[in-house]
Amino acid sequence: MSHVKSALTIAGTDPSGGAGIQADLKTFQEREVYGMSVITSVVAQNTIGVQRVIHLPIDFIEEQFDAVWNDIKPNAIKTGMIATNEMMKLIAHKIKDSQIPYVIDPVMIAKSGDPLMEEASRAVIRDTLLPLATVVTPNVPEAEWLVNFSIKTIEDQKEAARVIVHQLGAQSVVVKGGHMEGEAKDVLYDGEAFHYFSSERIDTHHTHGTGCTFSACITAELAKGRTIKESVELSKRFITDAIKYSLELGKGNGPTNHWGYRLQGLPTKGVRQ
Ligand SMILES: Nc1ncnc2c1ncn2[C@@H]1O[C@H](COP(=O)(O)OP(=O)(O)O)[C@@H](O)[C@H]1O
Ligand SMILES: Cc1ncc(COP(=O)(O)O)c(N)n1
Repeated sequence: MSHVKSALTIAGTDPSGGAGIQADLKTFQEREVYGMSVITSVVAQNTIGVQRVIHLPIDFIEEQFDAVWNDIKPNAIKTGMIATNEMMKLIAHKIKDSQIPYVIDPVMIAKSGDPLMEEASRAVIRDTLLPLATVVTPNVPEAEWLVNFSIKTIEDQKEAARVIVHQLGAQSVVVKGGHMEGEAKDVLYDGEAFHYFSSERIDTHHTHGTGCTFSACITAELAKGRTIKESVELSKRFITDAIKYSLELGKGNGPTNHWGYRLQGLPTKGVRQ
């Protein structure tokens, strides 16, 4: 048995490198987990917005999945952008008996406002994939859609978390606080207890791919055998440093810095050359 831990991301691409598959693989690498990927959609996008999306044929998504699965079985899986019903149903079918941790980042709309999932597919992700999730990581707009009420306070984040676990069937959920006001407070609920992970709100527009990076980090830590709580705690630190030391690149919502946590303690100036 190999001691090397591996993780698989099933998602769309970001050729500008900050979100999607590219962000996931960079994060896996930083967390010393062997990264693998199955591409669902090829996206022409950058820090400014999404220019065009091409969905790969469903049988080819399946072939990519089988190529990985029949050779290197991952220790954990995550899904990001899954745009269509067909893709969701395929993935549900492929992973339902896998017995490994599964993290869902229910990507619906990019930071730029461009849709990354067909609106009609939202019910399908809720009904077919969520019940399989070890952890699901909605941002506030995604959580609002899943639970069908608006989220304005920490109590609302908690109520949404309860609904997502007890009514929608996820094992645990992190209702992220990036879209709230004030501190960035994420709420983890595992069906028994609430845990809160907070950071100061960093005043920056460099938030392209934060959700992808955060959920990829959780996946990597679960692959290494950490508990859900440990994985989320560590990932919150990872994403905070990635945002804090974000890179001076791009003309829009710039990328975060996947090696930011290594710079902890260094002055920010040192990385802004
Ligand atoms: N400005 C910010 N300052 C500090 N942390 C942030 C900020 N924006 C987002 N985060 C954190 O980044 C992660 C992703 O958050 P969020 O923006 O809610 O998700 P998404 O990228 O899916 O929209 C969460 O851990 C959140 O708390
Ligand atoms: C392929 C892909 N997946 C996910 C996101 C969301 O990232 P964000 O909302 O942080 O821009 C994205 N822009 N592209």
